Amino acid sequence: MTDDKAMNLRGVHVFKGALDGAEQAQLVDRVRDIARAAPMFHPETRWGKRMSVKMTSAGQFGWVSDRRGYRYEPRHPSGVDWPPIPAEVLAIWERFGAKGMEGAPLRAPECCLVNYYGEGARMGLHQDRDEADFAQPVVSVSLGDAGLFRVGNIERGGKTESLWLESGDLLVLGGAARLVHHGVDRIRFGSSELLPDAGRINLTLRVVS
Ligand SMILES: O=C(O)CCC(=O)C(=O)O
Ligand SMILES: [Fe+2]
Repeated sequence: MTDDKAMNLRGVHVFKGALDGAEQAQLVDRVRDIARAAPMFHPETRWGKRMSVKMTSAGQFGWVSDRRGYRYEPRHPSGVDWPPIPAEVLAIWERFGAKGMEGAPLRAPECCLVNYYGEGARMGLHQDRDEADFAQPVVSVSLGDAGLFRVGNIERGGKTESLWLESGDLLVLGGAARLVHHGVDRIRFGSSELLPDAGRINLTLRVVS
């Protein structure tokens, strides 16, 4: 892990190439372990529309969405516990989480949300605001195909800026940028050879309670 290439996009800390190929491959194995214990699913929105991204989680809480709306839940929709957050993922939090803190001590992450973007999947502009403690950062890991990440403002609307996130890039939403709007417009399907069936995996680590 390296923070050699630190950049800042509207307060969002971006670490290009933070994970080398071996670290990325190891994380993909850990994601497979998570998906074996807690299978990926296409969440539905409150309005009955299926999200294009597939998801699962590790940790004490997982993020779910269905007709009742979106929220953190202590169990997978099937009723099984979410598997623990892998040690390799916790190490990333320990190393990079503090970059998004302004003084307060870094707590342990309680959720590792796993998003899988297949061909054509995207994620609309949103804020990560279902967590109780906004002093704690969100740390995001990109694996596989490149994704066009858009960053807006704390308030809705206004100008945005975009950046291609590639496999091994890390991002920290913290401090003044913790509640910035962000989303993924599209992925360059097949641009990476990390995943045998292509697509993009994104991990986000969050303190929930
Ligand atoms: O896939 C990404 O890079 C961002 C994911 C995201 O914003 C989220 O899961 O809340
Ligand atoms: Fe988000």
